[in-house]
Amino acid sequence: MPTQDELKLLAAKRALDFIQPGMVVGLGSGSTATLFIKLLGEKVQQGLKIRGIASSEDSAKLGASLGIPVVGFTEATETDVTVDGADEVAPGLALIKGGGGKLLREKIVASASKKFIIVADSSKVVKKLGKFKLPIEVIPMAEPLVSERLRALGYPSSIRQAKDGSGNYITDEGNLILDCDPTQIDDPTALAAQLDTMVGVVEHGLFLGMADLVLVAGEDAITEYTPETKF
Ligand SMILES: O=C(CO)[C@H](O)[C@H](O)COP(=O)(O)O
Repeated sequence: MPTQDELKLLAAKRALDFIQPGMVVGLGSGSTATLFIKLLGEKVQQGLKIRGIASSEDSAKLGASLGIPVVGFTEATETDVTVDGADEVAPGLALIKGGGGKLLREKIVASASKKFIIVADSSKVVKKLGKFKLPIEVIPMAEPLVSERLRALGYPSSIRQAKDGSGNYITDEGNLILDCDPTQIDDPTALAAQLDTMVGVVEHGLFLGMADLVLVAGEDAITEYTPETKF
């Protein structure tokens, strides 16, 4: 039986099929997107001409180290294809992202993509979002206010800690992440609307109506999920 990492690699490999010479490619973040960037870097070293727009400092560094010309939105106003990972994928291709803390730039890059492709192993597919805690990026001085507002809505949250034990996790933009536990998200659109209007919230990890295609690697095959796919 393939391991989760092997499945992630299979999905990342399949995403290469969507890359054509001359494209601007959005570079996602997280372990599955990292596998894709490494595979893309190999192709660039073999002569493929593309440019990348990165969704995090980590992905920008990795891409550049592999010879991918990494540009910003001044040089290219959109990506032809963006390939990124996800923490949960639900019907309609509603996503939770931000497990790696990069959700703000990921959403910016996704919003400027002609085609937004998610690569994932089958453990990410769910019928309803919410088992994975929803990451919410907040301005540090507003954190106590946002935490209290979330609590009043019945959604407890905690400030994400850095893996190296150095204290609070700090995003690429210098903000905090609240990992919020709504338990089960019955109405992602309504929750997103509440969060969108909460002052102090910079962005949240609900990516709704953004993904065009999800490549899900399972034991036997890679399945292509579109917004119309029945789960
Ligand atoms: O949203 C993300 C980072 O902010 C990642 O894409 C998401 O957490 C999935 O990561 P992985 O591929 O490591 O499972």
